[in-house]
Amino acid sequence: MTSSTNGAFDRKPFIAGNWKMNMDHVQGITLLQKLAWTLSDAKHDYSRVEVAVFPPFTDLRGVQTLVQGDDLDIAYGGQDLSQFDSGAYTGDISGQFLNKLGCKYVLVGHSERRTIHNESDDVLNAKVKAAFKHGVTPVLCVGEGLEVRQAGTHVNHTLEQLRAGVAGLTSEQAAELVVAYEPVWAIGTGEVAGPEDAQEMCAAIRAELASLFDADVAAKTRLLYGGSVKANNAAAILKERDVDGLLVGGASLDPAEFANIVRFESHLVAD
Ligand SMILES: O=C(CO)COP(=O)(O)O
Repeated sequence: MTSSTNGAFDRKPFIAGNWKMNMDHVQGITLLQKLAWTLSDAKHDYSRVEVAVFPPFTDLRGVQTLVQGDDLDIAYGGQDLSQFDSGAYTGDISGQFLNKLGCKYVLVGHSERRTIHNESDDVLNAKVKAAFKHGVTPVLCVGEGLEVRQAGTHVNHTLEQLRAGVAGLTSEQAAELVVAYEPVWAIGTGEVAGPEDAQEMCAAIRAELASLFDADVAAKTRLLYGGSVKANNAAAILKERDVDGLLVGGASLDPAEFANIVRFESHLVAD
């Protein structure tokens, strides 16, 4: 066992909550406090399963203060960053600002950014590089919409997004990167890709990383699944070999439900 595993998993499982545009900074503190209390009551072992939240930008300072003040072992990050360092980019947030706020991670290319904000693969590649430049680990989101899934070209489609997103990265960066597979048709719809769908794509992503970089890199990169994850389906998805964690939307707004997802190991049923 190495420090990057928990013994049962090839990579340390990573459970992340994407709050999206929910929770103002006061609500956000309450949510995080409740989550921390629930996990502490359940004696959650953070060395086995890493926990992170992605609040709105306006919550981050309060989250930082709480995490530092209460010495919480919960990581946090931004939901987006600019590809630029600073300057005349009204409304944008630099990776440097996120780093200064103690963000360990940042989401890049969430499907809601790709569709609502028309973020292109080139822009997202620049954002991935900007995150690394500023010492923040990007969580690159990829995944297909319903039409692509129905046409059966979902693997190619998603791997194209992956290749574009990781272009020009060093092997070290690729090993540190987190990739989240989020089929758009399963986000906020109650439709969950089955564990075998999540595994199919995560295995394809890992194989692609092995061919773009090498097998050692691919063995280190953590791959998450996201899309209508709840406490009652988390364990089954995480049993899949190439799925290392979950990116949770709606269910991360309920501290009890999210804590149960974090504690998925207690729901694992032996084969
Ligand atoms: O988009 C997601 C996480 O980033 C998934 O959202 P839901 O869990 O609400 O489907």
